[in-house]
Amino acid sequence: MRIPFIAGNWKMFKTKKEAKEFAEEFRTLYKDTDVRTAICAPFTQLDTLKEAFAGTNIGVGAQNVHFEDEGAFTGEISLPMLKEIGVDYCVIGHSERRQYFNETDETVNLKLKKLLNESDIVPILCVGENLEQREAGREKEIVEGQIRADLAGIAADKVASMVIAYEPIWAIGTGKTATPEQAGEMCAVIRGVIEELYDEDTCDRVIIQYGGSVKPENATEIMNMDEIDGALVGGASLIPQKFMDIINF
Ligand SMILES: O=C[C@H](O)COP(=O)(O)O
Repeated sequence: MRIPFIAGNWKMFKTKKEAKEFAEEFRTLYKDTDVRTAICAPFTQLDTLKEAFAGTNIGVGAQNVHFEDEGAFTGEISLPMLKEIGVDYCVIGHSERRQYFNETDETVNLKLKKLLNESDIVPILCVGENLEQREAGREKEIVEGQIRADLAGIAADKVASMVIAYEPIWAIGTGKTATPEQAGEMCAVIRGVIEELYDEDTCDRVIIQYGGSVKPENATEIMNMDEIDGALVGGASLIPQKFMDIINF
């Protein structure tokens, strides 16, 4: 039985002061639920959120990690640095990193291996097609290819502990949500590839989220799809009440 998991991805939003204000308000709204939840924040806000959410079930996630422990990698953050803060999750391979920062399936694969082999930090692996690929009817081929390449050489028990987020690029921050059927169909495709690459047990255990313009108004119909276990929420996770309404879908 998979527990629903709703995570916020703040991207490059919120200063420390704004993160504290969010956390104070969110803590007053948050009631323990059967839904797992987390906020993936900019690096400089991770310790603030860890402190603010101490004693609650609200997880804290980073949005990237380097695959080396240390070195001359200006601007990067390593796994030991994240472990020191005690983060619970880490987004890997978000389409914005693939698009603007040259993230490739190869580096995504190295980062996943780093997290899974050397920490308890749960990766949230993002995959998804762009508009051109969707219009050409290539979405399944693109997403299947990403899953195969990103998970290459990763063992079944590790995959079973991960989260995969299907995020069609054309639905991110555009207000254009994939229909629940489109989202459910692609999450089923991902589960199918996992079953083919691994086994039924791994496929039953892996959590698959949908991300792309999720908001309180559409959360219920998205979460009601059988193959969708949760959501990765960008814009709507910046506002405590909206994020809480999504968690209470
Ligand atoms: O990681 C989150 C996604 O990119 C979705 O962002 P959005 O909810 O603002 O469309």
